[in-house]
Amino acid sequence: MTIASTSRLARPAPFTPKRPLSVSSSNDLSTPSVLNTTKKYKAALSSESRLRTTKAPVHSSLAPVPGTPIKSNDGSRPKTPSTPRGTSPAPGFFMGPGDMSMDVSRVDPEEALVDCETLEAGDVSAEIDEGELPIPEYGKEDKVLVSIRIRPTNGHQAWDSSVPHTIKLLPQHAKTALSSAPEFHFDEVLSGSENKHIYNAVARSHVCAAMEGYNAVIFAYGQTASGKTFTLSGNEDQPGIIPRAMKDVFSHIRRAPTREYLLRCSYLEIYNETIYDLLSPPSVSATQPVQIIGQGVLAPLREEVVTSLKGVREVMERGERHRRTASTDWNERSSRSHSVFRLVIESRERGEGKAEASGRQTPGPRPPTPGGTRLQTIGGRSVQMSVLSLIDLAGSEKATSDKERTREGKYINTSLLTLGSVIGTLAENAAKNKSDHVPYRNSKLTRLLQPSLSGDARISVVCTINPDVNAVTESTSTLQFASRIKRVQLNAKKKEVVDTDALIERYRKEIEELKNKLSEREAEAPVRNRRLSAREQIDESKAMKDLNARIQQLTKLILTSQTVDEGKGDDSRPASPSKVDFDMSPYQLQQELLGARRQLESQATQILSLEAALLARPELPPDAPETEKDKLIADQQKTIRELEIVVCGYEDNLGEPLRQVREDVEREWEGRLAEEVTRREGKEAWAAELVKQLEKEKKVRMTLEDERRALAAFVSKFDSLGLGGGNMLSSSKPVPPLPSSSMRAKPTFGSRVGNGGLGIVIEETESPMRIDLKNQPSLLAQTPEEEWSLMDDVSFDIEVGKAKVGGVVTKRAESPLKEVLARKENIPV
Ligand SMILES: Nc1ncnc2c1ncn2[C@@H]1O[C@H](COP(=O)(O)OP(=O)(O)OP(=O)(O)O)[C@@H](O)[C@H]1O
Repeated sequence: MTIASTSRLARPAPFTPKRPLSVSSSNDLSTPSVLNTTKKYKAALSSESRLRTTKAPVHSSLAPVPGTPIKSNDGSRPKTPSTPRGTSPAPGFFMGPGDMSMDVSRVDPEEALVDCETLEAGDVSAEIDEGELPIPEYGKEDKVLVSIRIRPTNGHQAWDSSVPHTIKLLPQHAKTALSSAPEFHFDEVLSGSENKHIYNAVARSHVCAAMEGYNAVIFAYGQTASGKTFTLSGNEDQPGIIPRAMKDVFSHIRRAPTREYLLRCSYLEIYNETIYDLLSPPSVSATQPVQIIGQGVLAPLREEVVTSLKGVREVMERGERHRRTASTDWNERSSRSHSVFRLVIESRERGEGKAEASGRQTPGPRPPTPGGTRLQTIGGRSVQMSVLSLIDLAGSEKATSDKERTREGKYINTSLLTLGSVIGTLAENAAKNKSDHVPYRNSKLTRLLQPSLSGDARISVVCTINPDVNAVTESTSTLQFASRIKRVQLNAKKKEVVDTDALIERYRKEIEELKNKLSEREAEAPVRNRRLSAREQIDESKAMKDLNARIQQLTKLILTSQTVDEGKGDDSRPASPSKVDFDMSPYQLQQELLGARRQLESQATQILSLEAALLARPELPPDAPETEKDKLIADQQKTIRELEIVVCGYEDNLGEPLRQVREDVEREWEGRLAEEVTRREGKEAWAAELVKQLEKEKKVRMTLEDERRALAAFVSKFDSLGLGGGNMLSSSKPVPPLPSSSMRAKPTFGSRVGNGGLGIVIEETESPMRIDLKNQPSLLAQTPEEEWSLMDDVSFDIEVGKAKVGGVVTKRAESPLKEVLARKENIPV
């Protein structure tokens, strides 16, 4: 189907099919909306909490301070109506086959466009339109906008926020009387229960930035029950940032009569380190968790096209029903997961049915292309694309009395800690101009936020704190996180997809004109040259050369643009390596790296050519008419814009992914190297220990050898004195084996032989002393070298001090054997 005329009068025609398509479009504001039927944008309330929210006014429904769990009256903890994913979906909960048309993969984006004429009155924020509030400038800085929201408390306040932009701990609550009470400064320090001024102060500038083509992220951080969900989602009386932002989106569309928009939503949660799609049926999302397959690219993720505020609400309501909340010791409806609501905004200038003129056909429904644009660039109209992410983080918390909640709490705390360390590293890098490795990959939350935290988005953080005295530690930690994130450097750029067809057409035209000029000049050259001086002739030939160079440059540019165009596939943007799967093998990663480098070179050439083209632009004489000057300025601005887009594309598509690939390869090899070093060190230590043991063994054996000789001498002397029996001298008994490792476990003789002992006992009848010791081989020679290694320790048992000789007990206190062995066994001589 082709796009019909988009002129104002004929406008309704192309978009008439849109309303019936929309599951959400309605003029009927009296229809109870999601906001009208539930207090919060969370899962359906349990009966107890519904009772509580309807009876209690907003101010009195404050949750108790974490750290001081207030149990219910009967002493038991509050009931835990945990909300597992959509076990009993409400009627109409899933889209029927007819409604499925709003799933982005089944919708022709060109038919679901929204613009100022198709908006309904109820879609637009009356507050903003009537009030004409100025948009704060915060979002335009390259810093994170950090605000603190202090929730009301029924207890004693520990913080003073009377000075604007400042929050200070009251001195009496400082850790010690000596330490000074901490004081923090932020962009905003807000309090109270009104959500309107919170939205205007912390979110509005970022929503506007998203509508202008910048990625924007708004998230709430803080301890459990400090008011994150209240700030983001709010309730019926006080709609929070998300509903107000959605209204603002439609207000913005109404204020931009020259543009048309395609809006698509997705909603996901990170629960226990798994990402679930809150918009797909629970059975599907449970079995197919969402994967992060590249720089912020998520799949499978259901995206739904929305054309009205009611549509957005319905999508959110459906997602909220799937979200996991449960009652904890501190919050009756605590978020057990981090939730991310994403609105992808695509827009382009409204045109007058140029689709046919450019030869492009509206392609009809296309397969989902995660991360890519769905609008077509038509007839010179480039497509601007941005993502607005609204994130409600789960709150940090202490262990609770419930096992399941504690397990969830561990995951929550770990991912928040990782977020803290990522922010810490980014802040350090920014402060010290370093590029230390940022541990994005340590949690799903930080991986998801990676593109934004690396500077690709404008970020606003609302840190919620409970000012109660019992929550001072948690609040201080939140404020420290807020201070760190304030130092993170951002560098968000507009995302625009150039209509390469139009660009090429422009280049072709210019080439034609230049060629005509060149041939005219060449034809006139013979006549003209006769009139010109030598110097003028040189100038003339230089001008002709320049013309030629410009033609060549443009020809090259056409080629480059076409190459980029061919590689772009369905995404209508330069083929980008941003869909690199970083879990690939090092070889595959290297291949990716190579491919990316090639593309980098091609884009670098394109940049050079554009720069050269910019420089080669003819200068206008000072007296040229204003209209010509304006035309030249407009032309140059267009070229500058194109140049910026190419540079942007180069940075976005290649800079970061390239760095990522290199980092991943390096990290993998560094890991392997470290493992190898550790293994080697272990082996070296083992070898050193072995050598030490061997030395020890050697020493013991040498001592024993000395001892054996002394003993032999002693026995012969003993015998020569005629104290031993003659028959004993020439004992024909088999020579008992000398101690060796194998003998240690095998007793040989004598009552004291045992347990690996030497077993030397001088007995009248069977004493081994009677053997011919002189002829015994050396102990050192007896044990082969390799056996030493088997002797982990030499432990000899010996009966020293007494020797029974012919029934007479002889004292042998001065025996060197005793001395040596006593030393070995560490017993006093
Ligand atoms: N500024 C505020 N004004 C009035 N009520 C508030 C405010 N902030 C929080 N509350 C109330 O306090 C309770 C807890 O708030 P909320 O659920 O928003 O906390 P949370 O930080 O999202 O907690 P968790 O991390 O456990 O999900 C709710 O009943 C909420 O209405």
